[in-house]
Amino acid sequence: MTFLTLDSLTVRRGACPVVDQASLTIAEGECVGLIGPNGAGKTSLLRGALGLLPIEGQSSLADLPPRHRAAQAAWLPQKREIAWPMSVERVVALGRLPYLARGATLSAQDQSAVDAALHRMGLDGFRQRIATQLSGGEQARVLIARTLAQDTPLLLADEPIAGLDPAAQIATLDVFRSLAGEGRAVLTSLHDLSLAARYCTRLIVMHQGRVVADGPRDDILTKEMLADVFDLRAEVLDTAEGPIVQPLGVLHASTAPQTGAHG
Ligand SMILES: Nc1ncnc2c1ncn2[C@@H]1O[C@H](COP(=O)(O)OP(=O)(O)OP(=O)(O)O)[C@@H](O)[C@H]1O
Repeated sequence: MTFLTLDSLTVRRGACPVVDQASLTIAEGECVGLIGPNGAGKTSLLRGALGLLPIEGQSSLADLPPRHRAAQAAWLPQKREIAWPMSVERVVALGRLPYLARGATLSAQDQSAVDAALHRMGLDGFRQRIATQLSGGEQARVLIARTLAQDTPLLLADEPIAGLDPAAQIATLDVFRSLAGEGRAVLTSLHDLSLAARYCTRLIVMHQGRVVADGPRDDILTKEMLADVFDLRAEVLDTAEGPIVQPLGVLHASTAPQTGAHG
């Protein structure tokens, strides 16, 4: 079953297309990594797909009424801040809002979705903590748990492991992989190419607003792609756990932040 179809999706910021005619599908059982350098258009594609930005072309999600869309796809944005001093459990319970009538309290089914999400993100012991008093990485895990409590077929996540320690990064991607194994689907932007290779069933590469490659990791993670798209000199090392991408240098320093003093 297909959970998301984008057909010639274009997103403009001003006159300029920052996503240019992107077409893709995400199907049941897939954990798909969206990779590309800073500014490639990953966030714009995800937000456009959800109908959070004006689009040209088609997105199967953007076409849905808001409540149906919220039952179909959960969204983890890149900027993660918890604004209110609520308990962790209450923040996670916000994921159930699409299913609640106005003023209704959580049903047993809602509560069990909240409990499962807390457990999955290793937050059982944090339930009653005030969310704003947690560390940045802990807050990020709470917000991932909120998307899990939404219990949707599809999860769209924008750099979900940024700011997490290595164990939490791996644990989070383990959760994403298990969601795919349950017959859901995940589309997630990632900057860690080795983790993307290891955890994603498929990689989609964006460059300058365009989808330039889409396929299995072994076809995608080539030295040529890393040079052309990421401007990187890199080794791709095969290990028993999957490929490791080791960046060795920047090819054209003009595209990177500059080092050293200038007279
Ligand atoms: N509000 C905005 N107004 C104008 N241009 C914008 C705006 N937001 C993003 N852009 C531009 O759109 C392009 C794509 O940005 P986007 O955030 O989608 O990239 P990204 O691939 O998610 O990058 P990153 O990896 O840095 O998060 C960039 O060139 C960016 O400068």
